[in-house]
Amino acid sequence: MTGPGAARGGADDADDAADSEAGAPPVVLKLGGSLITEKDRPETLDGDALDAACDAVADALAAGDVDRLAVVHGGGSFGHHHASEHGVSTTAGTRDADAVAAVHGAMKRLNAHVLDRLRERGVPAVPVHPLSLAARAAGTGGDLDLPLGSTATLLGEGFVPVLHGDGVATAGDGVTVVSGDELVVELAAGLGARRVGVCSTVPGVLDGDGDVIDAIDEFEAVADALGASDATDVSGGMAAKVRELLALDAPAHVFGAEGLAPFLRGEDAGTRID
Ligand SMILES: Nc1ncnc2c1ncn2[C@@H]1O[C@H](COP(=O)(O)OP(=O)(O)OP(=O)(O)O)[C@@H](O)[C@H]1O
Ligand SMILES: C=C(C)CCOP(=O)(O)O
Repeated sequence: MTGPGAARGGADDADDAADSEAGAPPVVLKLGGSLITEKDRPETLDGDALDAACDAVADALAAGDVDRLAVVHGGGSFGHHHASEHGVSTTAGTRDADAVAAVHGAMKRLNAHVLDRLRERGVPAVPVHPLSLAARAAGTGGDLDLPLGSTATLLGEGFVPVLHGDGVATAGDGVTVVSGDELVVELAAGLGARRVGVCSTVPGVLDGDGDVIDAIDEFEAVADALGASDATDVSGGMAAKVRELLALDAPAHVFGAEGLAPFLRGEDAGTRID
């Protein structure tokens, strides 16, 4: 596979861009920070896991199993470590520009690793940085505004946009954290995603006995089994993930590394949430 420029010369007027956006519904995939980094060691990649995930993505695109794909990755030991050090979370903001630079800088470093490894495999991956695009309304859990024009147009032009958890301008609070899970929900709803996949270190959402729950359609039924993350995590771990995915129209799956290739082939993997 080569870059998208081989297929199209690039849109140079608004009609072209609009045509490009009106394509097949994309698949939205989150690569969890706990999968692609060593979450307990600051700014440490799990290179083998990232390679395996990038192989699966490249293979699925090359085989035509997935036509349009938007990728989001989490923070792992890059974003969460700095956010926690500066006391910033999805609800606690900062007005310290150095803190914002630390969190955003770490996420851009992780994003660069993800992009490099995807592009090495022929995936036309390009960055979309939420801090430059998004805003959160005032109040705890304030609505997230994520303009999707750039992502939709990139998809239409044959690219694979790669977003990431990041800092986000927040009315009345400075800058808070936007999690990759929130971005997945915004992308899936705004782009009319076909399917949503969340790939993490666990094989699915686990019940009280540690077994994978096949399907979840209401939060209360599984609330007791859902904890936060094992590692430093400022955005709520598995409980927040399930809550957000339940709000989607598109079917979502939560799975581990072994579920990624089947998910991308269109099969069920891990826990189905709808
Ligand atoms: N019932 C549960 N089933 C599965 N995982 C659970 C459950 N309760 C808590 N967890 C925790 O949730 C973690 C997955 O959420 P986490 O947010 O850490 O993953 P991630 O999305 O890969 O990371 P990041 O937020 O850095 O992107 C698991 O590693 C596990 O520790
Ligand atoms: C901590 C930061 C900046 C990113 C949070 O994104 P997540 O890992 O998807 O929860």
